[in-house]
Amino acid sequence: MILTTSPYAFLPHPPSLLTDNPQNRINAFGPTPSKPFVLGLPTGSSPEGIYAHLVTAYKTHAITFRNVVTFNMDEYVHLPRDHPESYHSFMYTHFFQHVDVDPAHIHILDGNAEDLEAECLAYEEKIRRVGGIELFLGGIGPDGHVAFNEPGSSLASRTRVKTLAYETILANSRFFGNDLTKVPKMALTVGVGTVLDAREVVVIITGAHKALALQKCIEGGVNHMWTLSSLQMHPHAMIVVDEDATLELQVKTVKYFKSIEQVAASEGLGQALPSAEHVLQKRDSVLGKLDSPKSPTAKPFLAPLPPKPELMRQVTPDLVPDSMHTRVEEPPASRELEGLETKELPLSSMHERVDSAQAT
Ligand SMILES: N[C@@H]1[C@@H](O)[C@H](O)[C@@H](COP(=O)(O)O)O[C@@H]1O
Repeated sequence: MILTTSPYAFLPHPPSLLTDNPQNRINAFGPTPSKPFVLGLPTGSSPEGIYAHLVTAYKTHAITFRNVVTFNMDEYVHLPRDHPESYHSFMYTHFFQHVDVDPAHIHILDGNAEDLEAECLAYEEKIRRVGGIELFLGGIGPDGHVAFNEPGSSLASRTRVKTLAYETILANSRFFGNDLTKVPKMALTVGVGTVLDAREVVVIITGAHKALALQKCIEGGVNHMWTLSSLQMHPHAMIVVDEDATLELQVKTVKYFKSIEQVAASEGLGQALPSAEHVLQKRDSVLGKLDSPKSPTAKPFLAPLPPKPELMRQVTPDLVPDSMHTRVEEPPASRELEGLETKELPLSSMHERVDSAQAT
């Protein structure tokens, strides 16, 4: 099932919808050396299928990564880069070594940098200089963290050093022989704000162990204790889930998302979300038409108002009958009133009036 903040959703959603997503986006974007496609990437078991698909697509010449620039979400602190569980190793094993991405285009935070803070600041700057991230793929932890933005992270956070929550250490201990002491306790991670800045975000959530996180993020409010909930503020986000991940959702929520997929399909809205790039192009074209003086849409929405008639403050003498002149000059009625008004009535005090009223 697909939960989306975009007005489009889809059914049926073949497994290929998710895996095709980055491929279609990159190909439709048509990246060039001067305008590369900037892709944000996650690690974890959730995106493994996507990487396998992209590798196959590359090997069958369905895609090239020559003009793709990548930024990974996170990396452990003080885990050697060549450790099999470092995110550097993960990315090379599952993806980079199989495709034609230029090593100079690959960005992964260095958890062994001498100055970790400087490393994080530089990372943000590199993203900014390349024009921002087009598509951020992501997964979540069972505590609802996106990248390593643990519960309590500022929703405006940027790339920084983060101490891992116990739940995350526990969840990731499976990669370290279930030995909690071997799991790094800190990581470098892009911030929630960094993720939200991407023009499009696609997150994969599978398994019953993430059902509570999904429920909090979808049915709860935007909350820093469930940092994925920040996606509610993103105009172009999609969450792809399996049946198990929906276990904590209300039946009506699941039905609603399924129904919008059905309606979208029956209305022929296609099989894929329009890309953020497509939306921007559309917006530019609409704005261009509005601004163009030749365009029919440039016509004012309402016809211009006719010029206001001058207010006639004085009666035109020629049009006023003689009798009226007389009235205007010496209105008899007002004279009578004048008499009444000038006729002084004795002013009795309030007390006197009250007394006389009581006496009667
Ligand atoms: N820091 C990463 C996250 O970026 C990732 O989303 C999560 C999910 O992992 P998995 O897909 O294996 O559940 O793992 C780690 O915690």
